[in-house]
Amino acid sequence: MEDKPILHVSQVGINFGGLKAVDGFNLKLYPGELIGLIGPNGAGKTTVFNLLTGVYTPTEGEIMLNGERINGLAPFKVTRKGISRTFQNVRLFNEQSVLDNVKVAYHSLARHSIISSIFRLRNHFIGEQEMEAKAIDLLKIFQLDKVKDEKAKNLPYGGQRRLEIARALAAGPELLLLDEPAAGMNPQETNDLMELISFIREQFNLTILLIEHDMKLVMGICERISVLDHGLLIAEGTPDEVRNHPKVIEAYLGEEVISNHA
Ligand SMILES: Nc1ncnc2c1ncn2[C@@H]1O[C@H](COP(=O)(O)OP(=O)(O)OP(=O)(O)O)[C@@H](O)[C@H]1O
Repeated sequence: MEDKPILHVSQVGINFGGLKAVDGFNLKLYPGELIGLIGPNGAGKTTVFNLLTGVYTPTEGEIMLNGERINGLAPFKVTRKGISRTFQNVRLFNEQSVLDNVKVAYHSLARHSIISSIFRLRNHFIGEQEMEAKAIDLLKIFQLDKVKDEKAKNLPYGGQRRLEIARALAAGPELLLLDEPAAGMNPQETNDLMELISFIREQFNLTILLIEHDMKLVMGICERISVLDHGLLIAEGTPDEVRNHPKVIEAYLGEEVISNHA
């Protein structure tokens, strides 16, 4: 593990009216790590993703990406800085083809790149043909190249979830945030997804933060896990440490028992 974290979140919080949805949240992610973020419903997990990606601005604390403060940057700027995400409920352009769903991610980068190049920033314009070739290469990895001309809405659910990850990768992230990628998948699809996540981590040199309710998936592939409950970080550690943590057991009481799944 390298010494410098790619992401360093310190004491981050946000209020919605009277509700502290996230309070004093801390997280360090090191390059190449695959870390899980778990917690009961309403614990604040998606809110953390929204804070990290500029959807919400923290009311307190600091989010540092590669040593640079990114609190409250517009979401497209956060993407350009190297953070991509998927959503809890799949968000695709349903009427567009599978291929266009990925190409649109390259297009949005390219549009910013033109502006960037005028101001001599680092992004470069990617030509249309190059974009298409890159998109098809990505679709191959996700076994979606054969259905590239299908409308996204016609893909089976597992395919739509994979397409969302492919689109997130098109933005060329260093850090990928996956919000319940296995939601609604059957056990076979979930297993395939676990392998796919491990594969893309290696292939694309990614650091991955994963929200997931499927404990088998989380415990099976994550090196470390952070646990939120009512907006507070109640535990962090290896899957074994977290599974046996009294506060975690208490938080999950009445839900599925974590230890049964691992
Ligand atoms: N924009 C918002 N305005 C008001 N309250 C919000 C907003 N976004 C989230 N919340 C509240 O913040 C709390 C945390 O929600 P969040 O969606 O982050 O939980 P979660 O851990 O992702 O839950 P789940 O596992 O059910 O997806 C909830 O009480 C939710 O109602």
